[in-house]
Amino acid sequence: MPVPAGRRPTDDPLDEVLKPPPDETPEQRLIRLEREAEAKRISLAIDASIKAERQARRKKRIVRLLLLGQSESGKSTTLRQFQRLYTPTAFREERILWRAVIQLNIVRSIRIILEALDSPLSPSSSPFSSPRSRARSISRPPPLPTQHPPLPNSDYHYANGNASGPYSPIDQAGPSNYGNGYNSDGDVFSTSPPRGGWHGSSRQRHQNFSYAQSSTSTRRHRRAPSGSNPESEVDSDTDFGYHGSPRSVHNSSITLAASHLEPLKQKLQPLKHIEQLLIAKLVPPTEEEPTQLAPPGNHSMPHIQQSIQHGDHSPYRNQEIFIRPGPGWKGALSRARVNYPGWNDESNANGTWSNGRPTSAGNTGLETQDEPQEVLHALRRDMVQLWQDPFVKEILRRKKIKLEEGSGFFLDDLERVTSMKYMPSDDDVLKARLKTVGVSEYRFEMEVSAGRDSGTEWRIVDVGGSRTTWVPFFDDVDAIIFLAPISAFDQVLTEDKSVNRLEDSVLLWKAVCSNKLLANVDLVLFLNKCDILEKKLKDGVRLAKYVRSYGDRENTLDSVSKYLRSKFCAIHREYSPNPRKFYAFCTSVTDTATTAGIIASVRDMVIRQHLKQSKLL
Ligand SMILES: Nc1nc2c(ncn2[C@@H]2O[C@H](COP(=O)(O)OP(=O)(O)OP(=O)(O)O)[C@@H](O)[C@H]2O)c(=O)[nH]1
Ligand SMILES: [Mg+2]
Repeated sequence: MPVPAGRRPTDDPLDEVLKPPPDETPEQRLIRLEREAEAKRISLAIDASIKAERQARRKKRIVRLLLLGQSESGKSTTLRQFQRLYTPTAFREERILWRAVIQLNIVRSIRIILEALDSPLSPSSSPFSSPRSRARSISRPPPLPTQHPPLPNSDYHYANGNASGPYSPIDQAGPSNYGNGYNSDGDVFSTSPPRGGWHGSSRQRHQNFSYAQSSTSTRRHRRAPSGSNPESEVDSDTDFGYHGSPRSVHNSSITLAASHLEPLKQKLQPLKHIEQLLIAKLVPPTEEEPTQLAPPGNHSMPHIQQSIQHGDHSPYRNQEIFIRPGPGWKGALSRARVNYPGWNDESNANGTWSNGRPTSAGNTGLETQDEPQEVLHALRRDMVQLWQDPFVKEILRRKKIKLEEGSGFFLDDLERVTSMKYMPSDDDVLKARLKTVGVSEYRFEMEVSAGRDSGTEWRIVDVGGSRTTWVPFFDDVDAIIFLAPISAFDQVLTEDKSVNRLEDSVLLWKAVCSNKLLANVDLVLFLNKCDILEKKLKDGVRLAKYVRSYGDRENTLDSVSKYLRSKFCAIHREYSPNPRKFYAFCTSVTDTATTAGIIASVRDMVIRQHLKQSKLL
């Protein structure tokens, strides 16, 4: 291109435009020079800020961690441990908010006892009932075929007492069945160790049975009992009186024996109101949920959000309060007190319900300081008396209700936790039970200096329940902590009582390991609830009774955890699309001392993995 006359080729084309006017006065020149200097200063400042931002971004590390595992496996508890360790100020500030959750946990425990007393010989009513007891409680199914498909080679079997050979739920399910969630037709699982065996595909179950219908449509891997009618089984291990004619005899004698508890039961009646009060406190009034249920006798209560949990017909036991993770419920809780008086406008005659939500008793229009705590405090001796009553213990034993092994158990600490000055300790917060639904991401920067990790932003995703269908959305996480509560080898899922908890964990683990989208994500396995496992084994519950391949190995924590670890490790090796490291820990995530060390190891591992990935990018 020709260069205009009088202009050198290297000249800036803007020079012509920006050059000062030929008739510029000295004043104008001064102003122009000042403007130019100011513009240059601003431009340099912008450049510096962009540079600093870039440097900060490069310097700042954001690590993402996903928590997976079946419901009640300990995901939220693990998250709370992270918070306790790395954002202790925030964790401590929130402790008071957990008091309401603990109050609700106490009330629920008492209610479970009262319900057990009201239906003393119904074995199916316990959320902690064993698979076997459940098997017998269901209505008579028609007989199913007793042939299993041939087993692939595996030595990991669930004992099922079936003469046709052990059944291996692990090897029945190939990775293709479990890529992104579950195949609802997966003919995969034996459920438990009832003698007579558990046979038939879930498809067959669908065709033949209506009694074990799951509340979760995607629930998979169920097996129905076959052969003889489970209800007619005689169980030498228990003295349940519910099969055969002795039922009525047992019932009447037990009812008689229970009569001494009647005054106590009456005294504890106010807890029903307290329960609803607490639910109203914990659930934001704006929360709308398709699963919400009105409590018995109060169908006008639209906002209480409860989930169908236990699959039996008890109106209360069917429900476990759940909360969306994140700050929502905490905000609702801290606002609750000021909100309550306004709700009194539409109180009913008793003054205990307003706008479909309960208010303080007495219709005073003023919320007491903490009414639930006051009532619990006043009733503490009665609750202790109920919990320690030998007859109650016996009923719970017969019904295999092990409250102390369940979630949110505080009955051994009643005197302390019902004190009017009670402030939940760290341990209490970790022990409290509040079910989460949905998926939520918690972000925090470590408050506490963690050496080179200071300044790292952590984003921990807590997936409520066992939903692996969400997993594809998290293929960019640095690591997954998978929690398998191995103490639950003799328990069933609360949401589907035909599924053994250990089997469920094994299948979830397999699904996660085999997921191609997660092929490059490091997996960390927490074999959790080892404290409960140890107690259970010491109490004489034998793993071999439920996991046949365990054979006659020692029934100790060390041996059992090593064995299960090796099985989970084998699945990881076999099903991972690419070879990757296997990290496994035996954990009791409610134990702060041991978990602190484990979490520090996980943190280092995750940071290493993060750096590795960053370099690859
Ligand atoms: N004793 C004991 N209790 C535990 C352990 N881990 C978790 N828990 C308790 O088990 C209950 C359930 O734990 P959560 O952390 O709420 O379980 P989750 O996996 O988040 O469950 P969902 O929210 O339903 O998905 C809580 O009451 C915990 O205190 C453990 O290692 N030992
Ligand atoms: Mg949770």
